[in-house]
Amino acid sequence: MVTIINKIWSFNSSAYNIRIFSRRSFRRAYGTNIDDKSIDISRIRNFSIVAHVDHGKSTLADRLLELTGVIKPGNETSQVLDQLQVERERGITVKAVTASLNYKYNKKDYLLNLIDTPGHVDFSNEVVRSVKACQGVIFLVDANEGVQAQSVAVHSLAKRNNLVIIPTLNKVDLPRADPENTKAQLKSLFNIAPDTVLSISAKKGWGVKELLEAVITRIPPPNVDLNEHFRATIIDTWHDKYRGVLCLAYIESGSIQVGQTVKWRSDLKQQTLKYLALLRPSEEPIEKAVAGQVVMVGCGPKGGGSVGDELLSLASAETTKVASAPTVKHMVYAGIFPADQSQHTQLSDAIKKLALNDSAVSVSIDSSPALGQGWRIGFLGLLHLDVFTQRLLQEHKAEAILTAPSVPYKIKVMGAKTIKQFKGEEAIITNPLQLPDPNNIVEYYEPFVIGTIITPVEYIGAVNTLCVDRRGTPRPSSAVDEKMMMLQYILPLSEVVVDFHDTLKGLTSGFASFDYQDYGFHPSSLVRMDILINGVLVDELTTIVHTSRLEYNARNMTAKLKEMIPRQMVQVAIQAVVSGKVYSRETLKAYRKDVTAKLYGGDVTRRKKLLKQQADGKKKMRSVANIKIPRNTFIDVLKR
Ligand SMILES: Nc1nc2c(ncn2[C@@H]2O[C@H](COP(=O)(O)OP(=O)(O)OP(=O)(O)O)[C@@H](O)[C@H]2O)c(=O)[nH]1
Repeated sequence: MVTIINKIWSFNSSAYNIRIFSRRSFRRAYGTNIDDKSIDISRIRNFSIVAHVDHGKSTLADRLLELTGVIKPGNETSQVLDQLQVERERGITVKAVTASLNYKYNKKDYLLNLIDTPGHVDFSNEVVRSVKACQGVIFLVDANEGVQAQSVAVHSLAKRNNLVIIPTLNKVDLPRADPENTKAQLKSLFNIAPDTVLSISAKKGWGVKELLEAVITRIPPPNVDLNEHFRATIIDTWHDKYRGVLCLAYIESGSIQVGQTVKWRSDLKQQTLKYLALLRPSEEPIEKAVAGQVVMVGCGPKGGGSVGDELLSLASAETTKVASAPTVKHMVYAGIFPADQSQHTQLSDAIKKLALNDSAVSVSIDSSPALGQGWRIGFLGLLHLDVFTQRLLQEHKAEAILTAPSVPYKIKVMGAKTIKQFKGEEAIITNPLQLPDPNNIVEYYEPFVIGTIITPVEYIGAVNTLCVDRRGTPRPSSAVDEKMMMLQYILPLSEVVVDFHDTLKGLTSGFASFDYQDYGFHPSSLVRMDILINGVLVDELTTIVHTSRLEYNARNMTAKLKEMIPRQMVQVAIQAVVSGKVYSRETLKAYRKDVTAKLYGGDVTRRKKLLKQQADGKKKMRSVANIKIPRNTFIDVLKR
């Protein structure tokens, strides 16, 4: 089984090929002495590159690696930091990756920790985590496309975290690039002074040296204290076959050495620090690290570590356990089931390992009469879901069946104590099957988002129609420049997650960009819609529907089921029902499929083979009221 870590290792040097980093070479790396606690923090810079998707972050990272001698120049398209197969295939960054770079400026050695972050909204938690270890960001904007929806989001993230922002225009080599207009956009939207904006071509390497020097001169060193007790925050984790959990840690105070006993903040468990390395981005073992650095740490095969947890020195005064789980709000949930129940253990193992590397997912046990034992997984969005399943297959060789995604809802219940699964008055429902009797529900709440759309002015009408159709409420809009508008809508998440982005792109010939941020749960008129097959309730097909969509969804669902369920020996009635009232009904006429019809003569073995195939096929069916329904129906029917 190829694990994720094998992927990382194929790049991060080999587990068997660790070069012991001597004190001398450490000194050479820093130009300082490691023993005197005087590693010059004033010469450390932790920074990240943030931008809208495809504005050139990974390409710029490559140029920075070249400039600092990590890779050889000349390969314009290497994208060294995009290590995962899925990243290379899709051309997107999914994981934030770190590279510690050395650079000489004004005859002094600097240690620059670069964190390459994903651009897509579904991976924004990776961006949020990376900026926690940074003091500044390179805010990259494509001079050809101008400011896009996600530029707005990452800029406000950097502002919220009080980071120094280095505004930078990229792709100025393109003939249609319009740096002056893009600078004017930056001024009007973010009040960025045009004379502070740098211009580069990451592809050609133009202006990259000046940018790297701006990182040194404009971004402050980390504000940390070497003399305090050791404390480090975990910003990423992954699994190594031989060395257990490895973590990327930002040292907030003090210093740490290999062999030192440390404790985890989450459970106060004591462990010995076994691995300590710089990621350049290939691993370079070191003996000691100090406050301000971003390093890889590991406590051996039985070692712990999860994102958001803290590693502390024993002397630290912390004696209380603290939950380490970072608050991630999941936007969509889907069931994941093994293609065959015999693969349950393998899939379980793969999900565990992948979830360690992708801390944004939430995993809980799920089961379904049709699909067997499986998991309900929370994701940040549909691309995240897609990438997760692709990584399961590519990195863990685990094939999974995925149910249609749904968003979480909140309900307020009456007599909570009498309903088994409810502890309090309010509950988050991640699976429609968790809904109690509607008579017990006092109020339904639906998750909403604030959607930001940047679109050419000629498409405003079409965008507005789309948003209103998706139950959106407009907020004040603002002009980006003469040709582009920034529109904002409050939208129900359920209307956004499935195909909003694609529809928007289609309507605007690909020119509009979209990003969203959480707007919390708000009361909504929702109902639970059940599907009955010959009068019997099919649990897996229960959905939560907005009342304005009820008639449409009921008709759509029954019509689709009629198409998907094979005709049977008896007539099949398919009904969509809400609180006992039938909203739509379809009837499937009786029919018997004779699989041996095409056979002439008496070839017994052939006839037996066909009947066996038919019987095997039936095993993959879920039987409801003696009606056989193919497993795929449960997945396909819920797709839009
Ligand atoms: N002409 C030109 N193309 C560039 C430049 N910088 C990046 N590109 C191209 O733009 C595309 C996107 O670049 P990436 O570096 O993958 O962008 P990214 O921001 O890392 O993308 P995500 O990881 O998906 O967010 C690639 O085809 C690059 O070759 C540039 O300065 N000039």
